[in-house]
Amino acid sequence: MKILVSDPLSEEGIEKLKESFEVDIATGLSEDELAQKIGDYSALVIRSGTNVTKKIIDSADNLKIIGRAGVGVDNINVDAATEKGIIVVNAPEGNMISAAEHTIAMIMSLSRNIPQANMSLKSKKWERKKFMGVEVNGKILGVIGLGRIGTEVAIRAQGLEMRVVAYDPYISEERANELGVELSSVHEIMKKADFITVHTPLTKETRNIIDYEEFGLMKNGVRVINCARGGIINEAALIDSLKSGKVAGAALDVFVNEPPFDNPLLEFENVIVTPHLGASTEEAQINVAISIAEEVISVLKGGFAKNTINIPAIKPEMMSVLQPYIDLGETMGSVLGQLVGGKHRKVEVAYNGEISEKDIRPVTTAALKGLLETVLGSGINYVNAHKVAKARKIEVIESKSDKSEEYSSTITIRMVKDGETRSITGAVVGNEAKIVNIDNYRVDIVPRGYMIVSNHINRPNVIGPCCLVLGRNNINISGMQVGRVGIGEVTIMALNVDSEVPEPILDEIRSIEGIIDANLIKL
Ligand SMILES: NC(=O)C1=CN([C@@H]2O[C@H](COP(=O)(O)OP(=O)(O)OC[C@H]3O[C@@H](n4cnc5c(N)ncnc54)[C@H](O)[C@@H]3O)[C@@H](O)[C@H]2O)C=CC1
Ligand SMILES: O=C(O)C(=O)COP(=O)(O)O
Repeated sequence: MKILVSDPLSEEGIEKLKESFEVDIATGLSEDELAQKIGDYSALVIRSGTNVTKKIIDSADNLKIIGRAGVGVDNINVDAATEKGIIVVNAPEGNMISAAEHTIAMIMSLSRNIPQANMSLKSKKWERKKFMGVEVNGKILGVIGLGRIGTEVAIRAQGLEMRVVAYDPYISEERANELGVELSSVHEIMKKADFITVHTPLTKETRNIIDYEEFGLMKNGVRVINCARGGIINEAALIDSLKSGKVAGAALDVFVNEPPFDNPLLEFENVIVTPHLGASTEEAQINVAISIAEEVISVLKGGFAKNTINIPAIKPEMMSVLQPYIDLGETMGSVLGQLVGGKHRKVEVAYNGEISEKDIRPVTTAALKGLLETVLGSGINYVNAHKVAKARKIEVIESKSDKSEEYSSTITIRMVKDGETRSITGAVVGNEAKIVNIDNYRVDIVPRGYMIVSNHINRPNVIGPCCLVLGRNNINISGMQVGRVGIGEVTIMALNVDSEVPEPILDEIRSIEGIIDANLIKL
């Protein structure tokens, strides 16, 4: 397996990747060049310089993971990656301090005109009056987006004796109180703040969150900072407000188009710009490179990643608890899928007992993967299972109950097909996965290898002939379970067999009197 690094990555990360895999480095590739190359690689590592478009993803037939050595994934077509089953991971923590420090540097540069004064003196001018500044002490800083970086900015700004007012619909009052930050609406912040800084991702909701209307509400002499993403502040509206004099200054590290050589914002003397340097410190680059290298290696070696964008992330300590259930869920999904076949419209995964208290989303994903794989083949994985189900209009329901009768935890998958509900229940006993119920028949099966699952009438001379057919064909039976019901009733039989059972032999079993159906399950 080979890894392609298509943006500058710190040496520490590259060395780490090379310990496990072959690594190629090719920066500055065009979309076409990358689309041509990508088919050879299992992993792609990028920063903000590579746009991973649908065209590139369409050509990425061997790609398992896209690793973003940084935070923003707006340069990756995550939907296309998900559809193709490619995991997208980022490194959200490694550069947050650097980005926050850069924001504070921008605030200070704006308030004291440091870049302009520096240029002026270097061109042999002594313009003390022109570069009169303002203090930040006692001023109101409006923060839009109080996530990792917004929080670090708020903490540092408070150290500078600024008052922080923030808008973030996903942050609780309690958290804001802890930080000593007042929560407010965007419009209230626009009216109050002396400095406004944005720290959200670029999404449909945040694009142009600061637009003409918002600039209209701002105080005269306001200063705005964007070290998050170009497009969160409408650049045209900012230009208007700079021209009218409403905005006294802006500090921008990011732009709608980068590099922004044709951007008129570069012409304003009171606009300070840096070339997307928020994460460009030695420390941040080592942090993100090592983090992303670890994630890529883990995924390529068949493990999980911590910071997944397109599948629910699982904390490592939770992983050891969930792993046996993830394996069980996938196996059960596969067994039920092989028993029932395709064309189902509804899948319910029910969790009973202790497991119901955990974050069981990965188990449901695994169950769905196991189920869909039986019909759709190996193109299904943890990343695209839900998306594929949705595209096929299969409704997926999770339900939880803390009650479980015989086992500390059970998982039940129910499927409705042609109006009939089929089900399978499994449990983890010790470290062993077991199927304990199929279609309401109690069983005790260790699901592995090849199994024959059949329905028959509970009466003499049915099971014996079935075993004889297998014996005659030299197929060894290593386990047998029959559901307990009264004589003459329909029951289930599950046989673990040591080798594949060809279709003619299955047909022979199906033709035995009393056998209703028989399916071979391969795990
Ligand atoms: N200039 C640079 O070099 C760097 C830029 N960044 C960018 O900084 C931004 C923030 O990064 P982090 O703090 O790590 O992300 P984060 O995910 O920790 O925080 C983002 C916050 O924005 C909030 N948010 C989402 N939608 C919102 C909305 N509609 N209105 C208000 N708040 C909303 C979220 O609730 C979250 O609290 C990202 O755009 C990232 O790409 C990050 C690192 C370096
Ligand atoms: O982490 C982020 O979101 C950044 O914007 C940093 O970008 P970079 O990795 O320096 O190209």
